[in-house]
Amino acid sequence: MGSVVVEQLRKDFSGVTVLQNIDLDIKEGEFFALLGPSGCGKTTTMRCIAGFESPTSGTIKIGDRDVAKLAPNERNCGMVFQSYALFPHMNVFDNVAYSLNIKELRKGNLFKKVGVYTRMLNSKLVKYPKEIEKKVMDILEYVELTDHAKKLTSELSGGQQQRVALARALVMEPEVLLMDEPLSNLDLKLRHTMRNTIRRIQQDLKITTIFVTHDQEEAMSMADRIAVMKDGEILQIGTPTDLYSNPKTPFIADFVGTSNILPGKVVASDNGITTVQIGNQQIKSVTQTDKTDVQVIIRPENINVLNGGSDDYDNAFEGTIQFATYLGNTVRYDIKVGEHQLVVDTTYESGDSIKRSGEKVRLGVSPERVLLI
Ligand SMILES: Nc1ncnc2c1ncn2[C@@H]1O[C@H](COP(=O)(O)OP(=O)(O)OP(=O)(O)O)[C@@H](O)[C@H]1O
Repeated sequence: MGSVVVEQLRKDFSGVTVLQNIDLDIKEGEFFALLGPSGCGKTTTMRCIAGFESPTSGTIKIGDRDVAKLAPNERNCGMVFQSYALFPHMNVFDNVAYSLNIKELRKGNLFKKVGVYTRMLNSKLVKYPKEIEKKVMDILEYVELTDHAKKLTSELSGGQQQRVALARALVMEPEVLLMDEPLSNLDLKLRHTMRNTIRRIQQDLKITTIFVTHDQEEAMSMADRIAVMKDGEILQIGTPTDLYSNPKTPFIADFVGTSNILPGKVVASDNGITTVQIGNQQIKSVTQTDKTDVQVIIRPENINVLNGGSDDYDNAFEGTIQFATYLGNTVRYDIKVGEHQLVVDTTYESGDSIKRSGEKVRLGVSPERVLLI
C-alpha cells in the first residue's frame, strides 16, 4: 500500500488558479478526507492525484514513485465516483471482472483478444480464467453481493451499485483508493450503512484511501485525518478531534460541527485568563492571545443550562429561550443572550421537561471551553 505525498500543487484552468499551495502527506493505510464547500477544489486535487488532470506545478508521489508523468492506468489508483460509472448492460460479475480481465490480456500481450472479449461480453459468452473468477467472487463476497452476481447493475439499488463500484476498484488491488463523494446519491439511512461498510473494508485491507466530501459529519465519522479546503487552498489538516476542539479559523469552527461565533474585544489579560467584551457582556477564556479583535468560539454542548442558583461558573449569563428542538437524546435550544443568539445543546433523559419559548434561563460556560481565534 502506498503513501501519497503532494507538494506545492497548483492548478490553473485557462489562467484562473483553482488550486494553490496544496501540501499533503498521507500515510500508508490512512483514511484521509478532503473536506470543503462546493467549488473549493477537492475534486481537482483528487483528479491531479489520479492523473486525470495535469498540475500546473508541484509534485505528486505515490509510494516512492513520482507519478507526475504517468498515465492514470499506470498510477495504480482505484477510483469510486458519486455516479458509480458502471456498465449498465453488463451484470455485476462482468462489471467487476472487466478491468481485471483486460489487464491480464494486456499483460499477456493478447491485445487482439480485448476486442474478442468485449464482443463476447456483449453476447454473454465469456468464460473467465479460474483465477479471475475466484478473485471476483471473493471480492463480491466481501461487499456482500454474492447473490447478485448475475444481475444487471441497472437492476440494483443505489447502495448495491455503489458496492459494485467499490468491488470493481478493489479487485484491481490498487495502492491507493480514491473516492469522490461516493455516498452523495444515497438516502440518509443508506449513507450511514455505507459509511460503516467502507470503513470496515478500508480497515480490513489497510488501503490508503482519499475520500472527497462536502459533508463534515461524513468526514468526521470516517476519516483518520481531514484536510479542510476553501477557495483552492488547505486551511487546516488534523484529526477529527483536533479540528473540532482546535479550529484555526472561524470558518473551520463553523464548517466542522456547530459553533457559536461572536466578535469581541480583549479588555484584560492576567493570571492565564483573557477577558473579552462582547456587546455589554464580558466573557473569560483560558486562550492566550496578543490580538485585540477576536472571534469567541463556544461549542453548543459547552454551554450549560443552570438549575436554580447553582452558578459557580466564571461565565454566567441570563438568556431567554427562543426555540427548542427535540433531537432524541439531546435538546437543541436557540437562546437570546443580550443582542446575540446562542445555540445550546443539552442532554435529554426520558422524563426531563423541555423548556418553552419565552422562558428565562441562566447559562454557564467554563473559561476552558471558550476558544479565542
Ligand atoms: N475543467 C475545468 N475547467 C475550468 N474550471 C474548472 C474545471 N474543473 C473545475 N474547475 C473549477 O475549479 C474549481 C474547483 O472545482 P472542483 O470540482 O475541484 O471543486 P469541488 O470542491 O470538488 O466542488 P464540488 O463539491 O462542487 O464538486 C471550481 O471553481 C470549478 O469551477
